[in-house]
Amino acid sequence: MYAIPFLDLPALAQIRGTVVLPGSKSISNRVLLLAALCEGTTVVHDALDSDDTRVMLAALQQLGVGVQVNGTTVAITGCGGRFAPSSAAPAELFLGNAGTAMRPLAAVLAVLGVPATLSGVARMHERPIGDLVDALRQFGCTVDYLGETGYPPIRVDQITENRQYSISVKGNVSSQFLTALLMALPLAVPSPDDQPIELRVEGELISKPYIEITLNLLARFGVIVRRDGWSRFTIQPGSRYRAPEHVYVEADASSASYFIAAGALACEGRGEDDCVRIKGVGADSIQGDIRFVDAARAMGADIRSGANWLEIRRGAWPLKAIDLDCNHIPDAAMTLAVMALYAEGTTVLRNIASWRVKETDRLSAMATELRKLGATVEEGGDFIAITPPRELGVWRAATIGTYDDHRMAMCFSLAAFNPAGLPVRILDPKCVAKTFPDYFEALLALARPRGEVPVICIDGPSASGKGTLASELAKRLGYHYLDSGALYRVTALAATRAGLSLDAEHEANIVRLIQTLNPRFDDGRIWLNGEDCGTAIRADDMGGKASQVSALPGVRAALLDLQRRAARLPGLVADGRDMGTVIFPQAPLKVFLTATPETRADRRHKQLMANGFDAKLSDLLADLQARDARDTQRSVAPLKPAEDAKPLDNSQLGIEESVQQVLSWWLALQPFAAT
Ligand SMILES: Nc1ncnc2c1ncn2[C@@H]1O[C@H](COP(=O)(O)OP(=O)(O)O)[C@@H](O)[C@H]1O
Ligand SMILES: Nc1ccn([C@@H]2O[C@H](COP(=O)(O)OP(=O)(O)O)[C@@H](O)[C@H]2O)c(=O)n1
Repeated sequence: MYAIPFLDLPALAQIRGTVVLPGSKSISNRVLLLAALCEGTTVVHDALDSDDTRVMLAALQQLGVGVQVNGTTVAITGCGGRFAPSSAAPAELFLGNAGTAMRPLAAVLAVLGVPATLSGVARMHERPIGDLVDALRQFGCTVDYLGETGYPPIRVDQITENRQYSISVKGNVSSQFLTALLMALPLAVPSPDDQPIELRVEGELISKPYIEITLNLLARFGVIVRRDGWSRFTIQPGSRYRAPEHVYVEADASSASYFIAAGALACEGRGEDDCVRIKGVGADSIQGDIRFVDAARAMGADIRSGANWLEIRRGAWPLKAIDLDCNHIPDAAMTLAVMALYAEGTTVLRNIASWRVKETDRLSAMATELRKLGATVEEGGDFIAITPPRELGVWRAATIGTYDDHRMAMCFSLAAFNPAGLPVRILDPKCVAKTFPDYFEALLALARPRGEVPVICIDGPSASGKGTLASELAKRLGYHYLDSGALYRVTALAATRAGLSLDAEHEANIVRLIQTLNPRFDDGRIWLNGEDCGTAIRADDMGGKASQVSALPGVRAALLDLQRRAARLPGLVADGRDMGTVIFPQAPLKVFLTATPETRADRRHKQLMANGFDAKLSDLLADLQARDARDTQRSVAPLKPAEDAKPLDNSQLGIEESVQQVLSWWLALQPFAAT
């Protein structure tokens, strides 16, 4: 996950490969709650691990439900409808911005009469819940508003006897209200002698496919609800949730929409593998958003499907504009809005008023951000009409606001395929954690850049602070980090262990040895054939040895490819001696970092002592000067600034000041308008 203020996506050209999507949010949260309402244990497989499922699990634990998480497998030991919070005081449940937790939990607790308060983030307190509360009150539930009437936070309390068995609920704001009632009311009629409960839907029911998911899952847990059209539902007496032991969560069909769209935009080529393959969701899905496939086909996508897989290629190009009632796919319809940027003509998406009460006002957010890219957008009460930028020159490199809305962030990543070859800046990319924490990683693993992957080079002498600066820059920009010195250190370590002296006589043997090495870098650790060798390569004699092997031309050639392959999306920060001169001569920013030898020796001394190595300052200074001399005088790739490198002497600068300096140079090179 990119927990950084913004992520710059370079212009993308192509996409192909296989993606395994995380579990569906709607199914995960419904299943977790239903399992909690059963007697006994249900093992939920392939559950989504995201912000919204975490708040659900935390709430269930607070209510005394057994929860055991092991990756994407969650074992829930239910309470059979008798929650047992750990304290006698009303449970205080914080539900973030998860509508799929707030609405059903409110209904279940109210119907069971469990005293509790339910709150969330500020946006959750702007999302309506009044229609659900009105329906619950008809059933004798006690629900009070703690803030504004009609919105969370709310308090539920013991149920009264004053209940009706025919309840009406409005269907035109959010289908989650009906879902919540359908999940909660069976708890009130466990005996065959109870009365049936009739639920009447007033007005047109929106997002019907989500109700189908609910009914489908209720049946999986042993409760059959009678449905008469979409306006009347009957909860039968004798309803009891029964643990199905194992439940498999389908991959998220809404998340699939971004990869379907990407395939339709940028998966060319006719080879069998020239496609985007999605595993875990397909034609047999119970999720309404699978109907996005039809809409994408109508726009021109070439899609094949099986029971639980999809394969997408570019079909018609440019895409075809559509005019579509999107009531049945409210979430995935957002993806169509961004596909519209690549269509000929104006695309109109209708019947999407529910966008206004989601994570943000999605209608207005979508219009605002599409316009930043150069599109012409008309925004109505319940529709949006999008006309793409009329020519290449109208496209803009935009800074996209994401409104703490995962779908805004995921949708607008698709703008990186723009024909103008412009990068896209996504603000607050971590908002995707709501449903797909590794979304950008998954997309970037399959996508190819239109040009070169952006690279920042930091070269300079030993202990000038290259590694510190480069790794910090990488962290702030969400880029990969290449510590090229570590490769020479690993080579020196392996050659020394193999008993090879580090000179020209043994060059061929060292080169052969390199072919067998398989160094792996992850999370700041360095693995060599399964051994964590991070400490061994930092021993104080290893710098000098690395410097010796690095002077051998064969060694440098053998390590070239490995270094170039480190340039992966979304970008790379590389530190070393010849990053700017030899390895990445095309890099848009090269920094030559220096500090006085005394400053550097002093820094290295402190660093070694802090890491438990014993070292004498005067020896270090001498070693460092010897290394400077060897590194600058060797015949291949000597240490010297690239012609276009920016010099930075950080003798008098702290780490943060150095980072800020280079960041400001980098940001000044980007084309983003200050929007
Ligand atoms: N600008 C700076 N000011 C003070 N100390 C620094 C600065 N940059 C790096 N250091 C410290 O100097 C030491 C050497 O830095 P390092 O990044 O390992 O250098 P290099 O990769 O150039 O050999 C580290 O302990 C680091 O914390
Ligand atoms: N791109 C690079 C990186 C390191 N090296 C060599 O490898 C040695 C160790 O590199 P390093 O970056 O880990 O060294 P320090 O600067 O941290 O001391 C350097 O002294 C260089 O001789 C190189 O030749 N080319």
